[in-house]
Amino acid sequence: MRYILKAYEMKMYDGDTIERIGIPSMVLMERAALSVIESLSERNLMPQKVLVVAGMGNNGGDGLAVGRLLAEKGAEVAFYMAGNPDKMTEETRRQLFILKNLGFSIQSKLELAEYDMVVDALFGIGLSRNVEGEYLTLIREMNRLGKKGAFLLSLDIPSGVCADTGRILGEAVQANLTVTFAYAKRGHFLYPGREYTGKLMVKDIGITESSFLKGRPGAFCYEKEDLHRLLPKRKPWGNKGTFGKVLLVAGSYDMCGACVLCGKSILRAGAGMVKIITPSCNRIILQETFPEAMLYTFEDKPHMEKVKNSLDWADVVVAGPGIGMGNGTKELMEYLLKDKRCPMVIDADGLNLLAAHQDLFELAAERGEGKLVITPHPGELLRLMKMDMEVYKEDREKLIFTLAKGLHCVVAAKDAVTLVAENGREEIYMNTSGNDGMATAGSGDALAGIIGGLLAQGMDCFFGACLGVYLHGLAGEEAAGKKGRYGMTALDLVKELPFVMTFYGPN
Ligand SMILES: NC(=O)C1=CN([C@@H]2O[C@H](COP(=O)(O)OP(=O)(O)OC[C@H]3O[C@@H](n4cnc5c(N)ncnc54)[C@H](O)[C@@H]3O)[C@@H](O)[C@H]2O)[C@@H](O)CC1
Ligand SMILES: [K+]
Repeated sequence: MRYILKAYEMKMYDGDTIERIGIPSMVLMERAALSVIESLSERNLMPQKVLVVAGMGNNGGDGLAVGRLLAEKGAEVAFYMAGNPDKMTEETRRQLFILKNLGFSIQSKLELAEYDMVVDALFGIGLSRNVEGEYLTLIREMNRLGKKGAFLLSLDIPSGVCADTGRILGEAVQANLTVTFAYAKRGHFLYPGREYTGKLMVKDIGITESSFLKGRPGAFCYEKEDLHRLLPKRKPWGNKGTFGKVLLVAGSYDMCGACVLCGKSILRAGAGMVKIITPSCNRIILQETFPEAMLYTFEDKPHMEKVKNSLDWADVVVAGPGIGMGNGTKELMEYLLKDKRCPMVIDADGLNLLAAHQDLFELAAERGEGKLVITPHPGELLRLMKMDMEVYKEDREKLIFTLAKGLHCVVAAKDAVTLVAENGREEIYMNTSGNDGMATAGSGDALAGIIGGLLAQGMDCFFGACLGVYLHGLAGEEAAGKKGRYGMTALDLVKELPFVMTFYGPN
């Protein structure tokens, strides 16, 4: 698990390390610069001819120190500084003083020579508004040098990327490598900033969790090493009931695939049994393609007595994929929601029904804490919130927390970076696994199934949803590795899930 910080959090922990713990800021800066040299040597990157473009803030100070250390290693280093020297920070002024004492000079005009590396130290996490004027020209110039073959190394964050949102404030450096200090920042992972970050390396510089006294970071992500401890432990003595029984309400007359993809994901995530409630037209195909599943199929509308029996049997309910909006689905959802005994995952048309019927929305909200996970994509999220895309773009996170509060639930909000929030919990999970190959039909059905399968094995709603999202992304990465991002399908992803869980997991 690692934290993903906003700029103010990083500044708070930075400040605490300097003021309360007592590590001087120049020590942190030197460690930051040394960590950059270490990162370069880890990647066998030792440039000969380097240009450092530094701003007046501490990011610029980092850049001057990195340039000095590269020169120590034999590189020919040119320095250029932009901005008003009156605004130079104390640490950067000190770095400049050191450089001058060592006989380096700062170019008064940017020399357009050939460089094999450009160190982007114009702005770090202190960028607070759109870049204009000379800054804009410099960012363009760095990108031009990059296109001509120079390696673009950004310190902390590519200049122009907003550290909190990943937005591009005017224009940004298109880095090959970003070395960031202490903790990753949100802008490294959120699009479009993620595309500008290139390869990300996070380096320790002496700022630790002991500086979290005034508040913990608001976001975290998982890493592969975490899977050992995160995956539900298998019980050697267990039987199929031990690993959980999932009732899947999915599919309709024109939609059978949702039953297959979601149902298979439930079992591949480790649940013991799955039973599917679906119209009888899906019966034969399910028996042929998914013999592991038990079925309750109905002709016109389901008999609630049969639904009740299935509900009594289940440990978890997954409802919604491909059910459509008509033909008794509202009554079915109402019946399922009223039975508050076990946790429920609602996806797809299940969410559209909640959005279309206020009474269903209220019933869902009445289930109470720890009893509901919803997995909306942006369209479903906005329908549930009765908002438009502009609001989503403006503050997606706020929207997700508002929805989690309104439904007293866990929201796994799907997008290129899926976020998971829970009512009453301040921190948000920010997913870092996956790729654009997963933007394919049925991928969402697979996610709902994976989460359902994890809940069936006893995981709690929030952590089950976070883990499900992470595993779904990892399985997507494996599928893309084998089939490529163009042609991989949701079923390819589902097939990779057991490998991901076994390879990185505890067994
Ligand atoms: N001791 C420390 O405080 C450490 C800081 N570190 C570095 O310090 C950086 C943060 O330093 P700062 O807070 O000085 O911030 P930056 O170095 O990111 O620069 C911010 C400066 O740019 C100005 N500015 C913001 N947006 C602008 C715009 N669009 N156009 C023109 N000027 C603009 C601000 O007013 C401020 O003067 C980190 O990213 C990291 O690289 C590291 O050295 C680690 C230790
Ligand atoms: K930078």
